[in-house]
Amino acid sequence: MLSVSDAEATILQLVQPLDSRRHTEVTDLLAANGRILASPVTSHLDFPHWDNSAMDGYAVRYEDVRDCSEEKPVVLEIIEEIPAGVQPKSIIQSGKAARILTGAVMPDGADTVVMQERTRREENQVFILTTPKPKEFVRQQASYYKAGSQLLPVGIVLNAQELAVLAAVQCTKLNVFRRIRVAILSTGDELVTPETPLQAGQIVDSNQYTIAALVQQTGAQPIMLGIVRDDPAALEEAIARALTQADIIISSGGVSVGDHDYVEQILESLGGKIHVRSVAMKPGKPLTVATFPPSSPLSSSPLYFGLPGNPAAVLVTFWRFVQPAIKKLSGLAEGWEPKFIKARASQELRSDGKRETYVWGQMRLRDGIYSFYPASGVQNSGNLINLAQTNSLAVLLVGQTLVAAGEEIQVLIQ
Ligand SMILES: Nc1nc2c(c(=O)[nH]1)N[C@H]1C(S)=C(S)[C@@H](COP(=O)(O)OP(=O)(O)OC[C@H]3O[C@@H](n4cnc5c(N)ncnc54)[C@H](O)[C@@H]3O)O[C@H]1N2
Ligand code: MOO
Ligand SMILES: [Mg+2]
Repeated sequence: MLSVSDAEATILQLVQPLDSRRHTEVTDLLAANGRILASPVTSHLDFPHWDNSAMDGYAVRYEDVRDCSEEKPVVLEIIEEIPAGVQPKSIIQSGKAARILTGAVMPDGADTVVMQERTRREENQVFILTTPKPKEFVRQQASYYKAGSQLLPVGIVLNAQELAVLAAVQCTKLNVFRRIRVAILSTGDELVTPETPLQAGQIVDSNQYTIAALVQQTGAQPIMLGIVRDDPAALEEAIARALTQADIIISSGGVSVGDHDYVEQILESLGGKIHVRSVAMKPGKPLTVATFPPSSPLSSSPLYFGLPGNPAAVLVTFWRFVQPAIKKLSGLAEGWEPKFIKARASQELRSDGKRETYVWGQMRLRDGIYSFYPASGVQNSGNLINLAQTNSLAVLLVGQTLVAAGEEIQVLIQ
């Protein structure tokens, strides 16, 4: 039985990120939202493109207005009005000024903007009432970004902030990593689909939906293969097919020690190499992880996660191991590791201390302090009811049997 940290290290070492030269596709700007950039972006544009005014006021020569006040205003002749979007026509000589609006291009000869609240206008004259700072309220060309330097690196997620930059530099076609394909299958004779009336002894295959949603939330593409009976031949056929159509295959159920737990033996009969057979964690102990030789020279070798059937075990093992693996595989340059933050236990937490124990519940922020509230009801890995509205997992380490209320704990967040 591997420790959680050894299992995590083993799994993440198995993951080879997508190749930014081969596994990419081109998308439009908005379609790129949430995708991972596969080529670095630079621009031939300076930002700002030219010196422009940060205020509604007057463009002047600093030399003219370096010593003025309400009592001793400097009077300048207004020779041009420059709204935003217009190319200035005049050159500001000494004793002259231009009326300028926010965002408008600075006229040649001017180097400073006096905001209008610090002036008085009389027809075509402007009275400057306070001495400005040199170059005040001028947004200098290239002061934000110099044309040709790197703008966005490979391996970042493109969110609204990045799309703003990409739109501004007129980068309308983006090279992004293709989405990871994740095949999902559930094993068990007791399983039926949500639409099927339940007979005695049957339950709904809820894991299929949990995993598909988690895969989508992780930015990958779920391929839902449905339910496979507890029949070795059927399972072998389903897994063999899944191996040819996905980067990652996730099954749930059939990985423990029961008479109908066939997953492990089938993975081996299909040429899989088992790297993880069980982990000293609760829930999630029978987690099974295997790799397979590439199904063709072009495809990378698929990674197989055999999650335990218990619904809470599915959530915990996905959050703890599968999500970081998908993120690393997807081309993210960094930030694919699981995120733990310190929090206070809102009430006491207990464990038998034998396995690293994950308590599901809610992380809440109160007065700047994170507190963890365990889900009410039974913390049994077969209980999916109280998984609803959870957003985090508190961790009790091996040997840690009690966490007192108020004590600091590590909490895994999404
Ligand atoms: N004698 C022992 N029994 C068990 C052990 C053990 O070490 N010794 N391990 C226990 C632990 S820990 C876990 S976790 C479970 C996991 O076993 P499996 O991966 O083989 O899961 P199944 O037996 O197929 O199902 C377990 C449980 O979950 C329900 N299930 C299965 N698939 C789904 C699904 N798609 N959606 C919803 N619920 C599902 C299934 O009905 C069972 O109730 O083994 C323990 N046993
Ligand atoms: O590993 Mo399990 O503790 O029942 O999910
Ligand atoms: Mg079983």
